[in-house]
Amino acid sequence: MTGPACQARAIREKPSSYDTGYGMETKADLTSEPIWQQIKTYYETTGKNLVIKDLFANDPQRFKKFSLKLSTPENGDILFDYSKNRIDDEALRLLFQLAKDRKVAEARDAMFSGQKINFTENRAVLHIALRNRSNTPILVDGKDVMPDVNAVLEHMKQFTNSVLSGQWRGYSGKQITDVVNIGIGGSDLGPLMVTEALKPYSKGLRLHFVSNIDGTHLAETLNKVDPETVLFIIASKTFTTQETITNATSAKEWFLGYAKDQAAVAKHFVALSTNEPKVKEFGIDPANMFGFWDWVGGRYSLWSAIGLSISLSIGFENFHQLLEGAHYLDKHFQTAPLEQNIPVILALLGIWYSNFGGSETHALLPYDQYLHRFAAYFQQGDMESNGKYVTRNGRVANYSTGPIVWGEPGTNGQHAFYQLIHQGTRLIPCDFIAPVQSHNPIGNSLHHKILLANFLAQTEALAMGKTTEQATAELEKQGLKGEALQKILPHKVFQGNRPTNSIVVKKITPFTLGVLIATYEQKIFTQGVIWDINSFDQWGVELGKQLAKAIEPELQDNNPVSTHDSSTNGLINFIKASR
Ligand SMILES: O=P(O)(O)OC[C@H]1O[C@@](O)(CO)[C@@H](O)[C@@H]1O
Repeated sequence: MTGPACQARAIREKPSSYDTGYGMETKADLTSEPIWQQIKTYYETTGKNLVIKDLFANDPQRFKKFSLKLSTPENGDILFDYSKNRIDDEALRLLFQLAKDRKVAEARDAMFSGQKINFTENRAVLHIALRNRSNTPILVDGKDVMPDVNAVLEHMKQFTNSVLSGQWRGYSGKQITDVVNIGIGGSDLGPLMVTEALKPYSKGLRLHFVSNIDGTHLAETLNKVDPETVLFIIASKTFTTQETITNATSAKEWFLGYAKDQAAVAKHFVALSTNEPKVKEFGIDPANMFGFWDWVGGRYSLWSAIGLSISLSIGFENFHQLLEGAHYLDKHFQTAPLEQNIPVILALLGIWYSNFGGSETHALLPYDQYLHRFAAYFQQGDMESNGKYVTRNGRVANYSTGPIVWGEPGTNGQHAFYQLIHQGTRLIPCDFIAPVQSHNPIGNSLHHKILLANFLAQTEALAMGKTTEQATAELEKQGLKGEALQKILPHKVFQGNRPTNSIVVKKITPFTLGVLIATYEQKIFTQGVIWDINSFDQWGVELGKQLAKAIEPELQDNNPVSTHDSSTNGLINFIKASR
């Protein structure tokens, strides 16, 4: 036997006795857990037949029972409404028991205490320390990490204030006007999403983000900036990512074409990394380096020095508010009982639909144009964390793990893909996010009222649908009858019963954005624990890089190749012949 089946057998035989980093015994296979079978039975006998519309009709208190409110210190209440789901008390009771049996709370405490739960890289997972504004000691290898965290924050603050005040000058004595963040993945997506989401807080610098190795990305950006007034941020945890180092090198060459003097680099290039030797090798002075640590995962790094472009965009105080918001949610995650724990509830609902309801994706639908990169950010956050098929004890999972995450802001999505959500054949759980207040209340808030009306209408329509009787009455009112009515009628019926969560904040502020991001981070963590996967490594991104390194030299000349499968050979040779 060869191929995947053989590989799967090989993986399955791996001993399951090695430490998986939680300091607990390795878990049994998820589907062999008694509680899993209980949930499966309940779903098959009752759960799959639950009708949201009937659940509301039978319980006038449903909204009250299945919604939670967080009262933030200065940013108003945050409402989390999960009542428009296909769940009842028994389903939730079973799901909370699953979280208990899979030791979610213990794993959470292990993460927060600095245990090396990222066991394939032997690392702690401590993005929570980056925003630990309570400064409670968090030890890694016996050393409290908080003094170092605070030292980097202080460096970020000083640098931000120096640039924004005009004290920091370029090589010709001019103030900085533009910042170009060169990074990819977690060194790009977080800063980009947050600076877009918090544009109303901009202090005036123009932010640009270059990530793709496609020369277009850098070329288009360099056309917009002035070498005398641009600051390049080279953001890379490893400082070895080919796209980033190539883009950074080209940017430096472009810059020196104008500045001429190598000494000018120090005024226009800073680095964000864990790898000081590589930063020095590139030619950036360590004094211009903002460090972080291997226990910061790339997709969880916007709270670290990787967030420097955020700080430069909105000011350090607002960046600090972002940290405060995330810390506020972390404390909720650490202290709230599982039954009132928002990230845990989101995680369990996701498991209810994906592992029992057969859903494959999860939609994030922010009704706020500034949040237009929110879903894209969590494509990495969720899919690079939980897109795994091997469990912590080295076996191939016989159940679904991470969902496909996607989404666009409302109301645009309504004119693109909501047809499928409403009347498609697939179960697509959707999270709607909406601010009560807009940063742009133009037209006496007419626009925002229409936006909110659409947000509210969509979750109602998805839940309640439109019956045959309702559709018939509407068509008759339009004058249709008989055959003509019967022809169109089936297409006008909405099954409804499409589950949604609604998260409503007072306004998208640095604090509330921090709460939202941390909420989804902790949801992802919780699902990873229940699925018993390591949510914090990303070996799956390595094979493509390795093969690209082998193919790149083959593209240097036009000699035909035959070292690959016939498709790859054919593609390479076509490209060579077409140049
Ligand atoms: O920050 P860096 O080390 O340049 O990595 C960039 C991105 O590359 C990865 O795909 C890992 O290789 C993401 O996990 C990471 O955020």
